[in-house]
Amino acid sequence: MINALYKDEVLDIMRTSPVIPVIAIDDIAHAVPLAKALVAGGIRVLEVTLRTVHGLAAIRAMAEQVPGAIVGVGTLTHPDEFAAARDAGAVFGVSPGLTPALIAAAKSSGLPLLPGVMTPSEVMTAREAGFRQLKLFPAVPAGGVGMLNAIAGPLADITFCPTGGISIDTAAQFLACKNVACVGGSWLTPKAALQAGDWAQITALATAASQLRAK
Ligand SMILES: O=C(O)C(=O)C[C@H](O)[C@H](O)COP(=O)(O)O
Repeated sequence: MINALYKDEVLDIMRTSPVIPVIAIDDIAHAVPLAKALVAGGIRVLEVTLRTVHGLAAIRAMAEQVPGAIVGVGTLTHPDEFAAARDAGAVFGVSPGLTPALIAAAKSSGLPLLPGVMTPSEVMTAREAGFRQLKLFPAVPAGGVGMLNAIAGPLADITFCPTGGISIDTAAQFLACKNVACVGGSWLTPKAALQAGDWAQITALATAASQLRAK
């Protein structure tokens, strides 16, 4: 069981703060000041996606240079990315979906994984593989709060991090669901603020996010 391997690491990470920012780094020089700005606002768990070429370098820079940051890797879609991200300093991983190859890579790398699911059958497949903490992705197109509440009946032992289409205005509705520990979103890192180096704005967005109700 992967849960046994990870113990409660993924759940602990999900409970650290109510929002996990989904980060895409277009300029490696942004990595450290961005992470510092988020941590200053009380958001310590950071998901750095592999959507851009700077993903692994950004993970390494944040993990080495930003005290208090809990840096993870996002957009894991290929098995060989697990060990590379772990070696760069990632302490958890997030994937938009789950495949047998990703399950094997999670096990062999030891990187705690929050896998993405979108349907009840996918939840059940992930649970059979040992995962009880899942990312509902894309959360709003998948049915949002209504979907989460409906799933809570038959699949009550699963805890979700819904991600995709959530904002500061809707996050509280998701966090009120009994099967939600945190939400993910890109709204804490607007591209315009990064390009302008407006770290104060990032800290303000993080502060507002960290004050949402945590569990
Ligand atoms: O890159 C990945 O691995 C993803 O899973 C996608 C992100 O989680 C969503 O893009 C975040 O959604 P928004 O907050 O609506 O922007």
